[in-house]
Amino acid sequence: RKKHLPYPPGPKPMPLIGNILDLPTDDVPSAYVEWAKKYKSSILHASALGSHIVVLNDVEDAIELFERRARIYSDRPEYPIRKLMGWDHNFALTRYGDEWRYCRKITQEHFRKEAVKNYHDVISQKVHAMLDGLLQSPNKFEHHNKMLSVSIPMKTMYGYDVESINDRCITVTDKSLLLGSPLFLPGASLINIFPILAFIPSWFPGASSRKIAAEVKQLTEEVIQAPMNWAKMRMVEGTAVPSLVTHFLEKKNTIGASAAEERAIGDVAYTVNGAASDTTISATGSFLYFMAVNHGIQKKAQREIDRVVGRNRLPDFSDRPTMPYLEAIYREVLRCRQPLDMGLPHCLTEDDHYKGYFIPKGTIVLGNIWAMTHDEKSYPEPFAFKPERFFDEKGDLNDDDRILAYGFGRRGCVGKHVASATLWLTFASILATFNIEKAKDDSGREIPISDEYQEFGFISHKTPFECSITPRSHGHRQLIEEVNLLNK
Ligand code: HEM
Repeated sequence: RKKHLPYPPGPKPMPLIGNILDLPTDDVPSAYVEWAKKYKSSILHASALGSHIVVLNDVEDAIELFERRARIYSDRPEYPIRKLMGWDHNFALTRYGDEWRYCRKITQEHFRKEAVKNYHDVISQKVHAMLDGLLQSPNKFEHHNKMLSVSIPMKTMYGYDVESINDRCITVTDKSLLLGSPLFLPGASLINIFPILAFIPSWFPGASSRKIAAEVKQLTEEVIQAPMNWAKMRMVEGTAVPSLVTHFLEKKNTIGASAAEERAIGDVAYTVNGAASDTTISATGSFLYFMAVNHGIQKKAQREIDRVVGRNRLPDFSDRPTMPYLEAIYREVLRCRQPLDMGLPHCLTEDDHYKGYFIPKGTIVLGNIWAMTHDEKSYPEPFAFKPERFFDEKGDLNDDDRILAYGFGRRGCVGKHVASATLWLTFASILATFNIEKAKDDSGREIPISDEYQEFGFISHKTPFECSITPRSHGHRQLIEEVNLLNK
């Protein structure tokens, strides 16, 4: 009789089209917070054309459903366009099953907390190269941010050093995303929620979209295959450096591996590349923005770094436990602005009931991470950037160390320890060596920075802004130059 329970509250569906016209397409997370107020419920429901969506605005509900009931809440929705574009190779979007399990297991082994230490050298090298970039051309900070975020996965997955922002591995990926994202995400969210819309002719005009999808597929094949082939060549030449792919190829050469296993490794490397870069770009962009507009916080962090690290070396991973304020900045950046503010959609594989509501099999369940991290009860003054909120009365870092930005349960971010290490060292190294301020116009007046963000695909980015990034002293400049000479 559970089926007779009501769906969770939400707008009344219209005949046939259901709630299609009600669904927000702009500033989606805060629109669902408004729904929560209107329908007096943190769990919300909408439906159309036989599909259901449930939005969870409260962290307790997300933990109960995505984690305690992970067995049935760990699928992803089926997007008809995914295969046409070759994006079925991205295991972050793969249905919950053996194929996903195999890829997840490989990444989990490589990216578990202890194993991430193996990546510390590569991360440090690339962060130091970013500092050099900021020294040479500070106004191109977005380029340096992108180089950093792409070059770490390219090195750790294939052993490949990205030389410039115009490297073909970047331009081809960018082109496939630019062409593919609008097909995948019309109106930013509708197709995520109701995949069936992909078959509605007015939205999916057929020939031209299919033509674009075919082009995206070709580009995607190149994004997957070109670096794999490059790594194979280096193996043949005997010049390969350790990476996920070369490790696999060595195993293949010694004990053998099937074509399916090789394809899976290619898919894993491709997925990690995609999953690691834009998210890290978004978080580092937010960090630079928050530092530019919060002078006092920046100075406080620099005082901590000077006290712990001194001015004669750059920060390294061993400093992390001794710099609580920097840790709080890391937490606060990801609390204020999650790269994926609605996470990635989960999908329910069996009928369920929760808190007196019925949630049917096949429902797409979205965790509104932004709503959870802007809940006034847990985070007073939620819109203020305040690292101090992560300290207790005694002045110690509190135990609120679960970063909700990494999502939930079995589909939660498998790269969160790499992401954490990369972001922490980036924030520490930039603050140790540079001052970040608002840019000034010709008459010396500060140029204001808007607080706007824009969505690209699933990911939310700070809108472009100007800021001034200058070395803190001649000594800091020298530190950057010396470390990069050593890295060469
Ligand atoms: C600031 C950086 C990052 C953020 C905020 C982030 C966030 C997320 C989120 C929200 C999800 C979906 C979770 C869910 O469905 O509940 C996810 C999935 C994933 N992330 Fe990350 N991520 C980041 C960096 C990375 C990095 C560096 C890697 C790889 C080294 C990575 C690899 C993945 C993969 C493979 C998945 C798919 C997991 C699956 O479906 O089983 N991410 N991430």
